[in-house]
Amino acid sequence: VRSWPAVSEFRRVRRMIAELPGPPRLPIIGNALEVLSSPDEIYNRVHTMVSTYASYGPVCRFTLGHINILFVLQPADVEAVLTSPKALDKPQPYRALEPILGNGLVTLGGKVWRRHRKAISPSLHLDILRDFVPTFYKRGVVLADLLAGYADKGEVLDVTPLCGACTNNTVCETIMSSDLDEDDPQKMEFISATHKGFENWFYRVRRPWFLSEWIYSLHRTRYLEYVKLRKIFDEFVQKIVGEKKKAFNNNGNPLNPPRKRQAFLDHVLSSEESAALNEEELNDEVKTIVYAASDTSMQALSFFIYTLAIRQDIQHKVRQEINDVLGDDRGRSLQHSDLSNMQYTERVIKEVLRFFPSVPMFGRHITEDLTLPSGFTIPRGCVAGFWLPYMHRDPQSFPEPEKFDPDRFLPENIRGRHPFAYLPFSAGPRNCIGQRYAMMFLKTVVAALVPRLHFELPDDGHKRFEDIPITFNLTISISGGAKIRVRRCTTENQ
Ligand code: HEM
Repeated sequence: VRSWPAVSEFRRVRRMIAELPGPPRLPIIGNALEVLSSPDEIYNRVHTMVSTYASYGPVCRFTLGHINILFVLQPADVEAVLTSPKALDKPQPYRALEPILGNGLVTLGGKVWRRHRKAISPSLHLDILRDFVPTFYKRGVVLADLLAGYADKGEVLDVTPLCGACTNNTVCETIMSSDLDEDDPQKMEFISATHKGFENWFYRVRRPWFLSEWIYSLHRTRYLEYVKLRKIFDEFVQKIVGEKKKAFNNNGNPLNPPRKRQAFLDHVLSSEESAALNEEELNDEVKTIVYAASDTSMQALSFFIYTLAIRQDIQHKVRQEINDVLGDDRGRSLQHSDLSNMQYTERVIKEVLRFFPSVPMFGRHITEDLTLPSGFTIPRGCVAGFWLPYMHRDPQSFPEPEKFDPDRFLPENIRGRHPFAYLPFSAGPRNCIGQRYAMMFLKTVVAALVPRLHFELPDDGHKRFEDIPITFNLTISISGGAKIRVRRCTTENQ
């Protein structure tokens, strides 16, 4: 008798979504077999599926076990979902991230999410971020020096791990203000754990039966890796936050001796808003921010560099703009005020994120029936899904979508485009809280790299964007690595 409401709810949803286009589903597992393939194949599979069924209507269905994911494809519908109070929560698969990330902004819902967001937002304010620019630039120069070493050897290299070291070290410094040595073993272990954490989670999501902790614990290798990653994260973050808190309590100041520049964590500890978070919540937020910032920015940076290697004309224009910004003193550090003069570079970053959004898919749990402008009602209990590679190639919003054209983001070309057609950082109240951080980081690191180095494709590189094979593990990367050649810039070859 007790299961009756669940059965009737199940039938109700079934009825409401019966007419939606989508792949035929099997009993119990639904369409799980479609995504059981390797991460190298999933991106294309999901993209082909969404593109195929999108031609039948504005919403299409995909069923993962008992979870109905309804892909919302039209910008007006997307806006209706992402701005609705009925769609503020995250769907069940996100919960499998909690043991690693803790209960932070990415996974929380309802009132607790709102309280956390209010407590954290001021510490990523522009006034704080501005102070990060010298660190971004310093880290960009370290990356440029490392790449110059490859230029001297004339070797082909996969630029992604080096971008990863750059972003992770930057995040440790600006978010946690960790003063640990570059080669501190615990820090190195922590840094390498971020990407593995996403991989491990995505493996579970594609096999919905592993979303149960108990069933997952039966998978010896994956579960042991998961337990290990969890431990690495917990211990490292507890150590850093604990030390900071101790110093803060001893001095009434997060740092001893006080330093001019504050990291995110210093600011959180000294802000009034953060009193709303207890110690565990604060640890969880630090883990979440570090996680959310690292892999996403690393992939964006490596796709950007790969793009420049494909498009020498664009690389030349970016270099020209940065050299103009730096003026005669090419050796000087970039200032925050320089960033507003890097408009072309910013447009190139935006176009890279249109083609290669670091997080191509995300979702919302729908808590009440939600009627979309197109007329369809998403039943409560379903997941509204967003697949950016489809939306970002919709010719209605982006004419000639396969053409790489940074000028799509000129103000006169943005006018008239629906504001929810382009969503690399999502939108609405649960948008990416680090969007400004990410854009400032990318622009600054690019400004350190491009005047010093030339990027080229190796002979067997992917010369067309549509030929780049994508691996999808929550974030996307180039399958087989972002392989490029590097040359030092000289006055002759500028
Ligand atoms: C190129 C870099 C980045 C991209 C493409 C990106 C993209 C996204 C996207 C699409 C979401 C929405 C996910 C969802 O709804 O499930 C998101 C959320 C989030 N991002 Fe980012 N992100 C980037 C960098 C960052 C950085 C640098 C930080 C922190 C400094 C950050 C922190 C977060 C957090 C905390 C959330 C959850 C916000 C909430 O739900 O309240 N991200 N990001």
